[in-house]
Amino acid sequence: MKLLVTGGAGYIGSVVTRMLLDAGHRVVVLDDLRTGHAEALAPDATHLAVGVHDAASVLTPDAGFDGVLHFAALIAAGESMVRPELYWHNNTVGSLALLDAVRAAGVPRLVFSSTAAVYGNPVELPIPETAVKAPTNTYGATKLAVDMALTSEAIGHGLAAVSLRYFNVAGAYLRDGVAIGERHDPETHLIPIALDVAAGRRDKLQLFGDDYPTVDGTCVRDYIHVEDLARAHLLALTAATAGQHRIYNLGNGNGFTNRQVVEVVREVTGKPVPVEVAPRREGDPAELVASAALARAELGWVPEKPTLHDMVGDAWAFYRTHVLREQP
Ligand SMILES: O=c1ccn([C@@H]2O[C@H](COP(=O)(O)OP(=O)(O)O[C@H]3O[C@H](CO)[C@H](O)[C@H](O)[C@H]3O)[C@@H](O)[C@H]2O)c(=O)[nH]1
Repeated sequence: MKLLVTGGAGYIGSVVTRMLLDAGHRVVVLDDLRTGHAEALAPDATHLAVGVHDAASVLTPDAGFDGVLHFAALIAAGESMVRPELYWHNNTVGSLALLDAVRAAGVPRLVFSSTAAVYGNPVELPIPETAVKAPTNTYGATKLAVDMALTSEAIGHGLAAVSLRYFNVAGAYLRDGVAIGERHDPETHLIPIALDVAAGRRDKLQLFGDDYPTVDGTCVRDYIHVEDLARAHLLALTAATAGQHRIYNLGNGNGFTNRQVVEVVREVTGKPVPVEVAPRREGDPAELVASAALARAELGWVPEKPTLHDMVGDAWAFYRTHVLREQP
């Protein structure tokens, strides 16, 4: 297939691009490099430094695209509470512009990066796709709006749409001399920050809240290896069906508290990771754990690296060889 990957210079989009190329697809990456990394771009993909709002300039009817994988988004849940307008404009308005371009060009299928954040504080655990959607942060709301637009697009215009609701993505892609890991500027995610502390580049990790109704008072998240997540996109592309909007949760079904994650980072790195309890971060749900039973049943998705030790181990290998080496 000829595929457009928005956000293909990002952490997840660049790994999926590699796997699509390995599977024999042709890939055009749309990434304005605002948050993406030029070095993460796959050399065998065509890169266009265009934002999603201008996707129509690339998705022309005669360009012959068979599908779009839409990763480009702002992703920091905490930031989305203090700068919500950025999230609505970029994530929702940008996606609607992309959908207009997809429709005008007659592109038959689209796979969308949705999120566990659409559920908010769950009423049932593990969370099925049918659970109540009540996002507690703006990030989740902006993604839920796009999910709803995709349902309309499938019904109204016959798009073959798939939303993949990621839980917490971790680990690194380390294959054939290619290394892609998680790095954001500024970094807001728990595991990369804990690795910074283990490496001595930060004094301590701030734990945002220890008074949640969980086993140790810190938030619970379900971690998924970036490679397992990426493989689900290839399966979704094949499963996409005209006129349907399919939605799949992707996680391992195991919840880890933030303190447990820090402990795994200590074990894997062999280094101390001092922590300090800080106030809750606005918008954080207490506990997010996936039921990915539907993805397993309908997509045939089976995680190959389900343990947090594997994920932190790969993230640490990437960190030592790439982050520390580049910025000693
Ligand atoms: O320095 C830090 C950073 C994070 N946390 C805590 O660690 C947990 C995980 O936070 P992350 O920022 O690593 O991840 P989130 O759960 O907020 O969000 C992630 O998972 C979401 C789905 O749940 C979305 O996909 C989103 O894009 C992605 O960033 C939260 O309780 C957070 O408060 C800390 O205590 N200290």
